[in-house]
Amino acid sequence: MNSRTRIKICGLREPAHVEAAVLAGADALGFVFYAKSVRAVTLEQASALVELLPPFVTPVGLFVNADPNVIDAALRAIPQLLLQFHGDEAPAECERWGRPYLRALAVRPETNLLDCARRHPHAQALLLDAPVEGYGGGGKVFDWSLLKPSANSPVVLSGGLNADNVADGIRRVRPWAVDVSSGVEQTRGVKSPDLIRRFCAAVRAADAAQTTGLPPHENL
Ligand SMILES: O=C(O)c1ccccc1N[C@@H]1O[C@H](COP(=O)(O)O)[C@@H](O)[C@H]1O
Repeated sequence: MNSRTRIKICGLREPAHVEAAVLAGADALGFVFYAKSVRAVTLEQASALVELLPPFVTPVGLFVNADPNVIDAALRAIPQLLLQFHGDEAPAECERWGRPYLRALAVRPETNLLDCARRHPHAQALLLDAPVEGYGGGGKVFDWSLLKPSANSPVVLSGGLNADNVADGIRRVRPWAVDVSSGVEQTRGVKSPDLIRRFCAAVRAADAAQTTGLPPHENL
């Protein structure tokens, strides 16, 4: 059993929101290096935000079919960056950095997770998202029943999560971590400290419920 589901909050752009996520107990914070996203940050912005992180909080750089020079520059500026590939990158493009990475994939009925895991032997985890236009960040939930629950599988559950549905996702999928962007925003692209706190509290309550055997809502 996974006693503590790790939390990644993605798409941060403001120091106040970084602070709120850290105080709420986030394990990883995502910075979007994808110019077409409403959550995009420059390398300078991301570097300044990463400087606010305390030890043991991991900065994650999200890339979508990025030019290798962009990734190279990000790694030079923020060497501790965990890479997240959220586009059509082939396994070799993910592996070439010799760095830990998350491989995002859109879950469809025909998706074969074992096959994806085999093609990404060095991925720290597969990050499971909903099929959406624009690669991700669409706030859409995919059909969780397509997955088999497994306490040991290092998957990151993502796609349309929020404080109201994350406990159900944890109970049904048993992911290593959960990842949220739209679900902790007051308006598209603008994070809400209150929603960040509520999301993290809901994850902790779901974990407690799994430990005690009580349904998640009993612990809220
Ligand atoms: O956040 C974005 O704008 C984004 C753009 C392109 C690819 C991925 C993106 N975000 C990631 O998408 C998933 C799901 O997000 P949501 O919670 O459904 O909004 C998550 O990993 C984001 O980091």
